[in-house]
Amino acid sequence: MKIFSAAQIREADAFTIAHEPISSAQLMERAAGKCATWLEEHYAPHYPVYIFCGKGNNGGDGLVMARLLLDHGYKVSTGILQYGAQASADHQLKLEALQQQYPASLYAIGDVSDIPTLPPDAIIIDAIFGTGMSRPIEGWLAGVVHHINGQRGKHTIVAIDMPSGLRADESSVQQTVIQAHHTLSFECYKLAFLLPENAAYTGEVHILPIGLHPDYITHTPTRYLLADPGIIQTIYQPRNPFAHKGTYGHALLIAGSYGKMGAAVLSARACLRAGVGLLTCYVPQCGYNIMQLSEPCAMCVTDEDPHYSLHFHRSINPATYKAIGIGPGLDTQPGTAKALEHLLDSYQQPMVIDADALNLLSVYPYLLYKIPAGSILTPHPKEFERLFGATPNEVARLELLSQQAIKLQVYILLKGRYSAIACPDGAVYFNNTGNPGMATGGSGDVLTGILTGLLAQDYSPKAAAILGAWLHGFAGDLAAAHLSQEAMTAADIIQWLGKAFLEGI
Ligand SMILES: NC(=O)C1=CN([C@@H]2O[C@H](COP(=O)(O)OP(=O)(O)OC[C@H]3O[C@@H](n4cnc5c(N)ncnc54)[C@H](O)[C@@H]3O)[C@@H](O)[C@H]2O)[C@H](O)CC1
Ligand SMILES: [K+]
Repeated sequence: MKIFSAAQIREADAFTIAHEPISSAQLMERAAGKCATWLEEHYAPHYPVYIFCGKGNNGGDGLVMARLLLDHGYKVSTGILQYGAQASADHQLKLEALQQQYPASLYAIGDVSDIPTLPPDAIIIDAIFGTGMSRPIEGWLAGVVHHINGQRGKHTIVAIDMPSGLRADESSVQQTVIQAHHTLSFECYKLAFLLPENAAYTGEVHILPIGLHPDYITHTPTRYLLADPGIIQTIYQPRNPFAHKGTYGHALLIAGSYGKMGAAVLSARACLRAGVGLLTCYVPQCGYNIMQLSEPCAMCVTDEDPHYSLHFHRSINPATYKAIGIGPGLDTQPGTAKALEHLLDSYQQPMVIDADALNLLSVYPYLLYKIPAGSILTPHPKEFERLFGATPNEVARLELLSQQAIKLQVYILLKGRYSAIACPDGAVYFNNTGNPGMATGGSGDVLTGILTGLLAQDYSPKAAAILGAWLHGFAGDLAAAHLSQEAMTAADIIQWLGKAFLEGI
């Protein structure tokens, strides 16, 4: 699914009006109708509805919702914010329709004091500003937003298209923004919805299709995309009936150290369950028995050192391996850094770099320039900051993420609620599978194993990164559905990987 900017959404709107064809007033009727239906499906008519309308088309949506809900027996009170701007043509049209049919529903808001006290169970609809927000909300309008936010504990707040005050494509940090419980948005995700810093504003996001013209959607390129099931299905390669274990590659995982062998075991198991043909694990001597006993499907090579992997560059032949994953539980010994440098000098194929291997890169940043093109780096936000520096907000962080992926010609998978996969060509894919139950030790090690396993099977790095992140999250969702977000562990993500392949693709 493409993620359009606010400007592109306006273009899509205009294109649909010209080519469907449909009038803008009818398109508004359709969009607001979807919101009214959503509301009716979730709240019975005894809930009183308080709609707050701006003077643009977002306010127009609110006016149409008011009329439709009144038609269906809801009690609706519709306040129009009188902030001086001229009402848009469609707003004016919808205002006249409401005035004619339900004049008693309407009242004007010129200040916070005009807002009535809301009865218990009231539902607040925020139709003040949508994608047309052109400047920060200030003055008494900001007072209205603060007043509505002050009702959050007592009443449900539903934002139409965007929580008012939120910018679709820019950071809204320290701005005045509605804090909705639900956001009903049209046709596609906006970039702002995918940034953790906006979670308190959007609440749960529901995307309602409103039939924007498919030609516009298909032919308009976007930098940001959401990895939806359609994309996943085109990436997935069914297995060849004549396959043997050589067909699906030989992977090498360099992971684990004294006290952190669990990370290596989790990675290895995930790599195997992702479908790799053969797996060798490189571990320090203390890890030999642990690995052999925990995962009999994997082969095991040990370092000379009892506790750390310091010499992997010497004893492995990189040509043997179709894919290498390095980092989980590795520790950050200087000797490991040296071995990593030698490995980067001798191994030319894309590899997966995670955890302590990333921490070593942040201590020795010149190593970043030795990473084979097409490699996949999987930092969490703290690792990302250590590698590339802090940013004032998450929009700036996304920009930095993309710049670094282009500069280093690698894929950078920034982990989070919506993991962002920045590609060397400038595209950024978001992943929306997964849940807070996965915020637990070992989840990242599982992802590294999956990605390494997919790379070994000849998935391109881009395909491996997108499919791997999606499978990891989907398996996590299945685990949470059966075990709860609290009780699930990283090992359960691996247990549910099989079902994720069967049910998700
Ligand atoms: N294609 C679609 O997705 C559809 C979207 N619809 C809805 O239309 C809005 C966008 O409407 P637009 O008129 O362009 O903008 P807004 O209503 O968001 O705001 C314009 C309004 O607000 C004033 N203004 C902007 N910022 C401020 C501010 N900070 N302070 C004061 N005033 C401000 C501006 O001057 C205008 O008066 C979209 O979000 C959807 O909800 C359609 O319904 C159809 C399909
Ligand atoms: K809104």
